[in-house]
Amino acid sequence: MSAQSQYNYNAMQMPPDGPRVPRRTPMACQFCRGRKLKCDGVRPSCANCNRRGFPCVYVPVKPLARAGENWLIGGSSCGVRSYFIATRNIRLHKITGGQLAAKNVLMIQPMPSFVTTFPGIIPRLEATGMFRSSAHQAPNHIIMNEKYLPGQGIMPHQDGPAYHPVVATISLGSHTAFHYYRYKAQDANSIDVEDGRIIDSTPVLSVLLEPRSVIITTGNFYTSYLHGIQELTEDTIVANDGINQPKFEGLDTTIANWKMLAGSETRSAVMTGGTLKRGVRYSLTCRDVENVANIKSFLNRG
Ligand SMILES: O=C(O)CCC(=O)C(=O)O
Ligand SMILES: [Fe+2]
Repeated sequence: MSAQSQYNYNAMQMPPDGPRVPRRTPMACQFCRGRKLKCDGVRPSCANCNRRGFPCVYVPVKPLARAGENWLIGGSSCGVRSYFIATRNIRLHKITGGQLAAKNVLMIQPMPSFVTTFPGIIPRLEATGMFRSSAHQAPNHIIMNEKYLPGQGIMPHQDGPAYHPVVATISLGSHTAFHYYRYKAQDANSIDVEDGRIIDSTPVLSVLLEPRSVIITTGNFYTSYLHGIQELTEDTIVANDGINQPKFEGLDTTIANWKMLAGSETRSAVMTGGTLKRGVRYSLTCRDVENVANIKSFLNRG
């Protein structure tokens, strides 16, 4: 089996704004579209990709609109920023769903309205179908990473067993370069040690995350691999030259989603090369915690 065929990777952009319209025919994945195959639309992997061991990628039509992004990070009285000011938190903050207690039980708390109402983060994620197999069919826990300044990143890590192995990461404010890594035997290229294990510094998969997009990580990519963001102020892209597909400078991994990019700047960078300066980025990490309790029933258990 090739290395690629072991991966179960899904990336997609946000479904369009507005009310959900029931779909009569399932959306076809990228592979089936390319080969003009009949796609059964099953998430996280359709039968055609599953049989071939290919990563199955669905790309719903439109990214989150700018109005939704502004509502979330633009300092409105109801948005994420006001929540941060209220809670005086600077960088990493669990914005909703409550705290994880012993044995990975989530002490559930109501979600703030900016994730349940406009711009509809929760309904949008439900509509992707990626949470269908999770306990609550939707995320019940969201972490806001507020915020990444240019030059900041996050070390390769795994999200761990507390959550159902599906995580949706929404990018707001700026693009970034997101990489998946694997553990390997120790040698000169090792970049880190975690629990005695060595992380290979060459990513197995690299993705250019655009603002207002979501990437959904599942399967082996959740359970076996690590993900991280390098500490860079800009990302230089070596263009697609008709033979080699676009790559981040210094890395030998194709930008896996280069054909799916929506923004003119990012598309031009992958086609002709260029440098994308990172701005201030916020991210929402949305997951489903299987075991939940509310504080009242927890105390009554006594
Ligand atoms: O900010 C991101 O895109 C990644 C955040 C992340 O990996 C996490 O919160 O576990
Ligand atoms: Fe993570």
